[in-house]
Amino acid sequence: MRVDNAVVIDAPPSPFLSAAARGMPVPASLGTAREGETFPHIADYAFLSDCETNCLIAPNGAVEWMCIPRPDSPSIFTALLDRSGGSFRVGPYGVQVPSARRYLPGTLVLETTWQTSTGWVVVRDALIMGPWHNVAERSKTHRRSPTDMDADHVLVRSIKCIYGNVDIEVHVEPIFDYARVGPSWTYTGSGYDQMQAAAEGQPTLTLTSSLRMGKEGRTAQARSRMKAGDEHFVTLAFSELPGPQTYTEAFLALERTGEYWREWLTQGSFPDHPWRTYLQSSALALKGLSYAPTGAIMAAATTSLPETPGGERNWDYRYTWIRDGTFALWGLYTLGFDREANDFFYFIHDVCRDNNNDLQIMYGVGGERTLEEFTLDHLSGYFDAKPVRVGNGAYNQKQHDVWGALLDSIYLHTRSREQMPEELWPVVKEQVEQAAAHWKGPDCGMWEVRGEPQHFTSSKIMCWVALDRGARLARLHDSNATAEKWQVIADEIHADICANGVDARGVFTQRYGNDALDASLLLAPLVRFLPADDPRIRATVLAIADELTEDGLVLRYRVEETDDGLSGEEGTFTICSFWLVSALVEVGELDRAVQLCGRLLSHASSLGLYAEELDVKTGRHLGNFPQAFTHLALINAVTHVIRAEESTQPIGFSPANRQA
Ligand SMILES: OC[C@H]1O[C@H](O[C@H]2O[C@H](CO)[C@@H](O)[C@H](O)[C@H]2O)[C@H](O)[C@@H](O)[C@@H]1O
Repeated sequence: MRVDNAVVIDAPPSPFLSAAARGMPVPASLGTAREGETFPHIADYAFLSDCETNCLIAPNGAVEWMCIPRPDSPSIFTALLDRSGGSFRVGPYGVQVPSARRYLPGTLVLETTWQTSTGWVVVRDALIMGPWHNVAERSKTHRRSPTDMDADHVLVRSIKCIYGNVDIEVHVEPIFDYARVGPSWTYTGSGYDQMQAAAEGQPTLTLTSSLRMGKEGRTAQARSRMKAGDEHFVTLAFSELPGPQTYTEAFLALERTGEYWREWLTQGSFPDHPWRTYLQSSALALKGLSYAPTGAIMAAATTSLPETPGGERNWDYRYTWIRDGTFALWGLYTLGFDREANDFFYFIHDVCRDNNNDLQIMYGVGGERTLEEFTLDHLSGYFDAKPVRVGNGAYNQKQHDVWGALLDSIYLHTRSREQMPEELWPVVKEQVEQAAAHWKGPDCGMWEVRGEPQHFTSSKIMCWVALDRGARLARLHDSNATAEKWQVIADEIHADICANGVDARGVFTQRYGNDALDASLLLAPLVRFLPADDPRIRATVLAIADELTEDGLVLRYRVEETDDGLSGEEGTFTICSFWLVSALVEVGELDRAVQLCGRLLSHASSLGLYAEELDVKTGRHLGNFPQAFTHLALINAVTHVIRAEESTQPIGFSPANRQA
């Protein structure tokens, strides 16, 4: 069956306009910011990354979120979470809404085109990449092997007037430490072309421009009338590397960065299909969420973008979860990217080696184990959603799916390369034994509930995955006695789940002894717990599709049926909706899967990005952004649909069904 974009996908709403500007009422539940100010929609932010630092840029050209030197460091631009939190705008004076915005194809280089009443101007932005620069002295942060290209630690913004005259403005207001410490600006030379922002104990920022810059309080500003053909640049460097000093250097750095991303994307393989660009945007988002120095992969670039408008479900996702990271590898593998896996596995190897194989569910991107959670009460929060949290209290939770997620990922890696790095064998052994030792106990589940631990069915399924994949890996490792031992336990877990995790109508339930539904059970067919034609799998997928949805989109669980320790509603979880697409394909409901997939793709931001949740009433994205979970599930769902259309042989989410 051929899928026509124009037929299946509803036209997305105009990407640049706020709800009010689109003539839609701004939902009262979103509240209002200070008089006259408002926040952009979450999905209207652009995401830039150099695989070490990232930032979000609002449609009006303002960088409103940026943390340096690491993505989980305190922010220097925080307007995303408080309109007075500081930002860095480049754009025409007096015009806030651009004519068009896109990534240069195949890249994370942003191009924004502006029309004013007198002319047109084009701005290009990127966190630039350059040749590996720690040549004389080894890097202090990089633990993975040096690559050809590396982050330059510079945000480059080029400006070109292409028609008429345009008054351009640059406004740079960094406020260090999550908007708590204002900078002082000083010129570095005798001219107006370079200034530094500094404050005690904070990183130094170097602003360089072909425009004449002035200091006004804690901001650096420039304004100039550009005429057709004029070119300017502004760079913000945040390491000792100076960055481009001229327009030509800035231009070349942007070209080189575009080249880097296109070269990376070329390593993958993408089907010739109308949905190809969604796959490519998702691959770029996942790569942009990786942290090259250690191989970690972040769950999202932000903290505390709310899951409920104005609510308390606000979390810091700038960390690496074993579950999110290994699932992300599944997504990248599906598209033929496998190099990222090595780095992530060596990250896991490092954290296991350094901590006696005691695997936590999440870490800082540098492998930090303690992620103490606290609130930043001086920030208003996005549309007043308080509290703003940093750190994440889930770091020391017991979540029993972690071993299965890791083992499945290692198995996938091993199968695709026909070998497993020998150093990983002790990690495999220890993590399989952990699953064997703990599968009978209660845990917090993959949704990290903050209520009492429960016997979550999906956690036990993932323990089965750990033992099953462990046994397969042991066979590949010629450790046959170990394989047999683990297979016996896998069979025992399987039988226990089938006896206790299924309700009277044959549907897998959220937890033992309770009939609540849970979207995590969509993983059952995807990890090959049972074949897709098993009646219990079909019944579970259809029950979730019909009963755990709001207007067709999937909830993680019903908050009133689940003690998650929190109050308030939450939006539909987009990873779960994409899982449903894959699961529908598995159970043979291709038309339904195609329809849902097309609808979900129609919700992509204009730049192809997704947050964690969708509010079905408003179509707004909710939660942290861009979120790896959503993008990896999109890749799996779209690939499921395309392969099912092309053949009658749907692929599995995991490789277990693709054995030799
Ligand atoms: O629902 C409460 C929990 O919400 C967050 O967890 C969610 O995000 C994680 C990162 O993507 C993901 O691994 C998890 O499955 C999701 O439920 C938050 O991180 C938790 O602290 C919070 O308890």
